[in-house]
Amino acid sequence: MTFVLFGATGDLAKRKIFPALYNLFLDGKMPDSFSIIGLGRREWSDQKFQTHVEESIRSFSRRIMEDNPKMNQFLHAFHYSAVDITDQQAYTTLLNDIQKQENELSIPENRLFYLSVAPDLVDTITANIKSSGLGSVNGWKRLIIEKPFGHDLASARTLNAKLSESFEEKEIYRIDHYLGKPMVQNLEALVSANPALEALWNRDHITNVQITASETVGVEERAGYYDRAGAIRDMVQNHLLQLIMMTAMHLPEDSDAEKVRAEKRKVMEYLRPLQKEDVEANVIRGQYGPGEILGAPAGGYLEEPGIEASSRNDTFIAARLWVDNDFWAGVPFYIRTGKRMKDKSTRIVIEFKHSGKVDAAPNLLTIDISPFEGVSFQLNMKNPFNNQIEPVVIDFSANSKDVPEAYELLLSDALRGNPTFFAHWKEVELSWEWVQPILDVFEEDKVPLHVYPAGSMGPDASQQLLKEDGFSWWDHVYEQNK
Ligand SMILES: NC(=O)C1=CN([C@@H]2O[C@H](COP(=O)(O)OP(=O)(O)OC[C@H]3O[C@@H](n4cnc5c(N)ncnc54)[C@H](OP(=O)(O)O)[C@@H]3O)[C@@H](O)[C@H]2O)C=CC1
Ligand SMILES: O=C1O[C@H](COP(=O)(O)O)[C@@H](O)[C@H](O)[C@H]1O
Repeated sequence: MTFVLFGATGDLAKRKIFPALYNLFLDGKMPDSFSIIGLGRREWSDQKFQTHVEESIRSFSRRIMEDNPKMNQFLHAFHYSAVDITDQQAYTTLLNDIQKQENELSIPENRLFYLSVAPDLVDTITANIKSSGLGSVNGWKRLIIEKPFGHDLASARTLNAKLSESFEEKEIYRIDHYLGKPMVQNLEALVSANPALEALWNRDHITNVQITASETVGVEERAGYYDRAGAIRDMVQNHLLQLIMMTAMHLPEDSDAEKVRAEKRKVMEYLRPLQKEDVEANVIRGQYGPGEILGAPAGGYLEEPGIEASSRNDTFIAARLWVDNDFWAGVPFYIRTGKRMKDKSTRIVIEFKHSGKVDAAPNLLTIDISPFEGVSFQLNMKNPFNNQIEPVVIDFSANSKDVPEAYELLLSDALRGNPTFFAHWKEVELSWEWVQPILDVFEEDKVPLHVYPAGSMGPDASQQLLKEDGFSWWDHVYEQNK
């Protein structure tokens, strides 16, 4: 297999892709014979590239084997070509180089193209892959494409149409790294392998679902991108809607990749569309102001380098969604995400219905996705000392140190041709369809932009959203259990 990495000198390659490939190699999950061709404009030699890859592994890999022959064997598979990837001619040279290597090293003609480049280069690259013959193979070809997949519904459709001219849907692997997180991949098993949970996984027993992805970081060095994207495009359109799909789907027995993706699609098809006039009542947008994070002062969004002083961009979103199918009708799904919040945590909380027989706290199932991984369940027990019914928590926490990283799991799947945890075009399109009215309303600046202090859990309006339905975010439970 030849792995052609567009954007090999970039940040994502350094922090995620090389360490992931290295860990797959250590686990014997790379193909028997493989070659990795890195592309960028920088005038690097193979030697310089291999040194860069080694440095990236030493800085970012979750583990290092102090076994130099093994490291050298791995690095030996890396080659570099300095090219302008918008230059059609360069692809002919690239094809010759790849074919030569495939012949010399008896590498089967399977090619994986990983586009770790800015989105505006994607259609040019795929068209060049096709016209140069690089995509004409005896074995298989696959394309891994990074987010963002479009800037809105129309641009996502245009991009997909372009991709379809060079790759079939089954060859396109759209990365959403949340789908690579082990606990997200575990969600389906958690329900289907536990009949007790499976029996409760519906509107008769669940009163609401709360999904939070909070971050303490601000925009960091990505002002140019983030100020145009906002939390709605950066997190909601992809990661949070994927978490809703993964939580709400009900899988038939003997599920395969296509069935999983079909069930996810169904969830999106049942997601109640938002009309523009409903946005204000169901979506809270916020922007962080100055505050304090972990005891240190933190500036507001408008003071961040590269952000316009008048920016109305959203750094926080909370929303109420409804999946109007037989399983979930009447159960609100609340989502919430933001930068510069109190802590870094991605978590799903399932709140079960009260029996009403005794005065007790609701049962809560909590799925911690990152940075901690685990599942906990809140039950009620009688305290023998005072005879009061009190909540207790049964907690299973995974030892995350040895757990593979999202990119590792996803790359392994792509190498094996398993698209289960990659977003199908229909999921992406339906996600943009749901989000588009929100983008329109934000563009028209028709809803309030709530300023929240850095280091908080977002604007009060987000609490209010749940209060309207008689609920509240379950943050305090986790404070107590820390
Ligand atoms: N970084 C991250 O954490 C994440 C990134 N992504 C996505 O991944 C993609 C890559 O991001 P990132 O690595 O951060 O971006 P960088 O800006 O760090 O890297 C861009 C890469 O593209 C190459 N490149 C740009 N133009 C050309 C050209 N004309 N010819 C050849 N090579 C070119 C650059 O090479 P050179 O400089 O040598 O020309 C460089 O290797 C983006 O789509 C981003 O949205 C998604 C999630 C997280
Ligand atoms: O895709 C993105 O995700 C990260 C958050 O990912 P996580 O794995 O750390 O939860 C976010 O910071 C970034 O803005 C966004 O582009």
